[in-house]
Amino acid sequence: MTDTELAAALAATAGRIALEIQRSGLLSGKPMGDAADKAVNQFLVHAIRQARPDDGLLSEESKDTEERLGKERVWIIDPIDGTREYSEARSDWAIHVALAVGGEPALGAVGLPGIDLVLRSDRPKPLAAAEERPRLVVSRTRPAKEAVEVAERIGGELVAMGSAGAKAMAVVRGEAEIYLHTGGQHQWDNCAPVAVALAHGLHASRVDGSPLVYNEADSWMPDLLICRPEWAGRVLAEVAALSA
Ligand SMILES: Nc1ncnc2c1ncn2[C@@H]1O[C@H](COP(=O)(O)O)[C@@H](OP(=O)(O)O)[C@H]1O
Ligand SMILES: [Mg+2]
Repeated sequence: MTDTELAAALAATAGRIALEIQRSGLLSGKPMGDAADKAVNQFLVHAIRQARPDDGLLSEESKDTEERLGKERVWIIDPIDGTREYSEARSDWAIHVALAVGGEPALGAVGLPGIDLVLRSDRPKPLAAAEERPRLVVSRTRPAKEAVEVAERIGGELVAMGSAGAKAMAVVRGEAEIYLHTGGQHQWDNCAPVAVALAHGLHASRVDGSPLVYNEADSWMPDLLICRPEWAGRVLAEVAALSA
């Protein structure tokens, strides 16, 4: 099994576990989100440790250690991204399984169990035609101020959605053109989405245009831009103009 086949199989199985919990009717709200975060994390961590015992691991739901910092290959996972939306039984949540190699988002899979999809970096599909008026996906609960301002400056339309993975995959799937996030996230929120987005020919960078670097000691990732390549220059320039 290749690394990407493993990532996709993990995301698919993790998605079924999360859906089974969601559909059981035995839990709801925050307790359901907590239970699924932990159950899915246990599955992913044990499966990765068994399949790739020499690799490092960084998970939102496991205590971080320095072990991963000495590793070239590190799995970066978010068992449930968009836990709030999962807890509300919405479909905009995701499972993230990525492999960073030498700090680069080398490969990954993003599961969208709510719509029965797993997107992966080894099977890119051609991008759909972009809308002329750009659609910017932003957080449902905390839309980034810069994204709202850039949308106004470029005449774009805001589309509110939960989960970094669901938003990035909306761009991959042709439902939006731009995902701009400032105000911070963690590496697990975007490593797999970025690996899948890059494989589909999208632009992905920090908002100053520099590359996204993973497996840093601090899991914090201050900002990111994932978008259609034709929008990258304009959006980066608008963000720079905002802070000038
Ligand atoms: N300012 C911030 N600080 C920390 N995490 C943030 C953040 N903004 C977004 N995130 C994380 O990014 C993911 C997507 O957020 P959103 O849906 O608001 O766009 C969520 O992950 P989790 O659901 O895994 O916690 C959320 O916690
Ligand atoms: Mg997350």
